[in-house]
Amino acid sequence: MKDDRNSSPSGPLRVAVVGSSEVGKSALTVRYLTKRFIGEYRSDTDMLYKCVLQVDGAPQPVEIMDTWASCDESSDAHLQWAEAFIVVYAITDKESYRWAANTLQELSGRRSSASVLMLGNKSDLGHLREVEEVEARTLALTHAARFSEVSTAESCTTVSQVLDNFIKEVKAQRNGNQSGGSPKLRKISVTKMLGSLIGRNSPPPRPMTHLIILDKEERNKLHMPMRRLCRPCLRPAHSLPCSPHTAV
Ligand SMILES: Nc1nc2c(ncn2[C@@H]2O[C@H](COP(=O)(O)OP(=O)(O)OP(=O)(O)O)[C@@H](O)[C@H]2O)c(=O)[nH]1
Repeated sequence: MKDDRNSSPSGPLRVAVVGSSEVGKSALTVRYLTKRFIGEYRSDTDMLYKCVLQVDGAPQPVEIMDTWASCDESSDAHLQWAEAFIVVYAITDKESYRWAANTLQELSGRRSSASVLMLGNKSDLGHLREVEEVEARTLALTHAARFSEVSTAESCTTVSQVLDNFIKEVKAQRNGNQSGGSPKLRKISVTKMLGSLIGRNSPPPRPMTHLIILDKEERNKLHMPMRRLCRPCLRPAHSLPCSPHTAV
């Protein structure tokens, strides 16, 4: 049954990005929020991104948690925290598809009214494909989940469109309005520009309102440790020598 404690119309939409290791969860999340593709993104804990989106003509706070795949399935904390889930697998990795299938099953049983989007990532690697699109699409349909294949590496536009539409649907579902047909989502309010901190040859960054890496309160709720990040490159400060960047 759905936990409605985070579903207040005025509260942030909480979206968890889940999936097994190396499927591209971090790359996808950062691509969506900044338009950048970060090829090597080491992570060993969850990260929470807070931003404000323009949804149906109104600013909507959204929290996206890029989860860390540390075990064979999504944790209870993730399942309870979010009201919507993006379940990612890599089309080149059958094991990751099984992980995603198990998670869909779990969500159907325990969070049956949550919005779910199943994403087959790395579609640019078609020659290494291990998961057929029709099989995954059928599975998603069985669980009343949305489905898309994407290449986070190669198509920023597709990633943006698919996630924008999903978040729009999540909001509509929260408001009990499934009709859709509203104006396209747009990010608003630039108070932090990640791009200028990442690289001078990169394209302009996508605006974000806040980037917060699991504040203490959220961490406590999830019973997970805090970790330090290097603000410019968004990598764990303890795993890479980020000097002269400043760890936050
Ligand atoms: N070819 C290709 N590689 C991708 C794509 N998306 C991500 N990758 C690569 O896949 C690897 C894993 O990406 P991550 O974003 O770190 O994956 P993750 O799911 O967050 O991994 P964990 O932190 O272990 O849970 C990296 O080497 C990325 O460059 C894609 O669309 N195409």
